[in-house]
Amino acid sequence: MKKYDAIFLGAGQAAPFLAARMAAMGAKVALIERKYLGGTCVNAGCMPTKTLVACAKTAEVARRASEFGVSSGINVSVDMNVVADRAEAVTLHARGGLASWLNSLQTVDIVYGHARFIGEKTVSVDSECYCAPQIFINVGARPYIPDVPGLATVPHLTSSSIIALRELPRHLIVLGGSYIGLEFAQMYRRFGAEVTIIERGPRVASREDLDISAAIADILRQDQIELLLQCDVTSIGKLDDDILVHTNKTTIRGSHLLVAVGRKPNTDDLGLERAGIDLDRHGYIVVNEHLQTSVDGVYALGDCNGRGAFTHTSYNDFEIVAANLLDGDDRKVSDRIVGYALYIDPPLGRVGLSEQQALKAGYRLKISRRPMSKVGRAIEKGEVLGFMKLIADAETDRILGAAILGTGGDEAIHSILTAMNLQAATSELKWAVPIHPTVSELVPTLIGDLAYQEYA
Ligand SMILES: Cc1cc2nc3c(=O)[nH]c(=O)nc-3n(C[C@H](O)[C@H](O)[C@H](O)COP(=O)(O)OP(=O)(O)OC[C@H]3O[C@@H](n4cnc5c(N)ncnc54)[C@H](O)[C@@H]3O)c2cc1C
Ligand SMILES: NC(=O)c1ccc[n+]([C@@H]2O[C@H](COP(=O)([O-])OP(=O)(O)OC[C@H]3O[C@@H](n4cnc5c(N)ncnc54)[C@H](O)[C@@H]3O)[C@@H](O)[C@H]2O)c1
Repeated sequence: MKKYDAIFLGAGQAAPFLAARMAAMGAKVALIERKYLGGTCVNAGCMPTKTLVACAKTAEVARRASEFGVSSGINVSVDMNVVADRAEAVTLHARGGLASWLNSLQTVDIVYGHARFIGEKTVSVDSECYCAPQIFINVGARPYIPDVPGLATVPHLTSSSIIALRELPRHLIVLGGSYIGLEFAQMYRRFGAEVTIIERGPRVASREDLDISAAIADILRQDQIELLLQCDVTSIGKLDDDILVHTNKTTIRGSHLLVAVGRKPNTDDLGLERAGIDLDRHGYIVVNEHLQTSVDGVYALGDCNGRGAFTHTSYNDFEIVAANLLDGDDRKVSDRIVGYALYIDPPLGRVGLSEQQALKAGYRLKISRRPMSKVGRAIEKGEVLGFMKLIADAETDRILGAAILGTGGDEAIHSILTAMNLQAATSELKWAVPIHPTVSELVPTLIGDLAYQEYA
């Protein structure tokens, strides 16, 4: 039995940073990782996918070059080997940096292997046992594969395996029209594949407001991506080398299939029952406001606790636990204002409540909208799709949430995110003098345009 002050299960976006903080304070810690340091973000998520999105954007810019008076040759073609190499290089660079930093820390032992609880404060990896008074679970999530008849018998891609694809699909069928499905769908369309999205629900990006979902659908259709909504997959089969997806409406024939219908927490093979750690009905580890599990001294951080599904929420989980355990602070997960981006082009930047969520929470709303076709910067760049939307509490005039679906939306949303964190009143914000020409410069205009929203 190896004894430590703290053990970390999984080296995602929270554990390495907390392990390093504790080690810097003299603690002896074990960081157990079954695959790659850095977890999903570095190896199969944000970093490689945003590298691929950059390749796809470059192809699009090249195709549109003549609109800007630039001649770029005749036909745009994409070398998928170079594309995959780029994504791999970005991942290897980030993983290598993390590995050399962690290896340089004196009291951090990195253990490679699958960890399982064998007792309340004891885990095993292969034949070795490790115990500590404090255990931090940061095991993340993996692609969920639905139980569709025939799916197991055909070759299919997930968000992890598609990153390394070195061929251009003739026709990519994407199952699921949410964050993962939409980013890959547009990217592959721009690489040159024919793309069909099959979504079970009535709209794409269904967590967003109706107007945002509709505008996203328009953007995708503009790229000639076929959207099949309210489409239930009944079975999947093969015809020669092709894949056939049979639905309640039609049958789609494609060369490749990407399954992007959600993610599943990596909690089913952790021996949590042996430690008495509670799970909810979706398999997420139940945590309180301080990210403590049902067992004293055991914490769950990142995607596996169901309180966030982003790299920055996982990292913020580290910040919350570190502040409370090491700095004598009292930080709660419910205090954070969540922002995120959907990296289609143009991107969607989001923060706080959507209109639907704000209404459900009982607020009276003031809303303002502005199409990107009325944003100077967007016009100058020739990227006028999308719109901006601001939602405020009609009683207090404080901002409840915002969406910027448009060029630079992933960056411009931060001015609103910062204002919300400062709890600034809209009356103060409208006096800010923004830089021209930017997308952000329209934020004071949006504030000035806030108007009561009446609902029938
Ligand atoms: C395609 C894709 C694109 C994404 N894009 C974005 C984006 O642009 N922005 C964003 O914010 N988020 C994005 N995300 C989400 C983001 O990647 C995750 O929210 C984030 O990585 C979660 O981090 P985590 O710390 O919870 O766990 P993870 O990063 O998933 O790490 C968990 C680690 O635990 C290890 N592990 C699991 N079980 C065990 C075990 N029993 N023993 C030992 N080790 C174990 C795993 O191997 C893994 O390394 C994307 C996700 C995907 C799939
Ligand atoms: N830009 C980002 O920050 C980013 C990018 C990618 C992923 N992520 C994270 O990854 C998580 C998972 O994303 P996701 O897109 O896989 O899942 P999701 O849970 O957001 O959406 C799954 C979609 O698949 C549909 N669906 C489910 N079963 C289906 C079926 N049988 N046939 C057709 N459609 C079906 C659902 O209706 C839904 O629209 C997100 O919650 C997000 O936090 C973030």
